Amino acid sequence: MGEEFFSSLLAEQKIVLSSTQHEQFKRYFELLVEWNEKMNLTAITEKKDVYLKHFYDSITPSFYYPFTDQKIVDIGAGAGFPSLPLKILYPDLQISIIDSLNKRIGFLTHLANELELTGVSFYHDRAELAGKSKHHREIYDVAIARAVARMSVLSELCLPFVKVGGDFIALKGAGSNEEVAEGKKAIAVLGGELSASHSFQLPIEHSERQIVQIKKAKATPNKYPRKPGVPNKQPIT
Ligand SMILES: C[S@@+](CC[C@H](N)C(=O)[O-])C[C@H]1O[C@@H](n2cnc3c(N)ncnc32)[C@H](O)[C@@H]1O
Repeated sequence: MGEEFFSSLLAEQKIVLSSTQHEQFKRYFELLVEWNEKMNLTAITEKKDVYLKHFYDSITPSFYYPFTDQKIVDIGAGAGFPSLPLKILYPDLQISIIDSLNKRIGFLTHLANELELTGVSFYHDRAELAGKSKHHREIYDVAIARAVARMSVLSELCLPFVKVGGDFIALKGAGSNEEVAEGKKAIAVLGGELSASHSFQLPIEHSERQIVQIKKAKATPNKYPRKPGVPNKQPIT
C-alpha cells in the first residue's frame, strides 16, 4: 500500500524512482520498524504513515530547492529525517548527520551499510559543540533540520555550520510564521536572512507544512553557538 501510493505522490512532482531507490525505501522501512522494537526511533510505524509522514515529508524541500551534489549537514536527524530520504532521491549529495543520541547513530550506521549509501557520515555530538569545531564550522552548503527546536533556537544550532552564501532549511509545521517572527533577531545575529517560505499541506491528512529557507549572508560571530543547553534556555530574542 505505502509504496504505490508514495510513487503516485512522487509522480505528481515528476519524480520517478528507480528500482534501486524503491528497494532502498522498502529496506529503510523494514529496518526502522525492526530496530524500533529495540529502541525508541519513531512513534510512526504503519507502512503508509512511514511513507507519507517520514519519507514523503522529508523530501518536500526538494520541491522548492534544487538538491544536486551539495554538502549537507542534518542537525538532530534522529532516525535519518529528513536527510536520508533526500540522499536516496539525490545520490550525489554528501550528508553529515549530527545527533546527540548515540543509539540512533548506531541505527543510522547499520542502515547506511544495508542501503549501501556512500558519502554519508554520522557524528555523535551536540550541535552546540560540533558547530564550534573546525571540522564542521561554516563548511556546509546546506544545514537542514526537522522537529528539533523552534526557529530562534534552531538557528543557533544550524547557522554556524553553513558557509557564507549557503542555506539553512527548516521543515516546520503549523504556527511557523510566529516562530519565524520570534526568531527574526536570532537569524540576523547569527548571519542569516530569510530568503523564502513555502506553505503547503501534506497530502491525505492535510496537515500544515512550511519549508523555511534562510540564506547565510555573513559569518556567524565566534561566540555562537553558546554552551550546550544555553540556546534552548536563553534563546536570542
Ligand atoms: C524529535 S527528534 C527529530 C528527529 C528527526 N529530525 C525527525 O524529524 O524525525 C529530535 C532529534 O534531535 C536530537 N537533538 C536534539 N537536540 C540536539 C542538539 N543540541 N544537538 C544534536 N542533536 C540534538 C535528538 O537526539 C533527536 O534525535
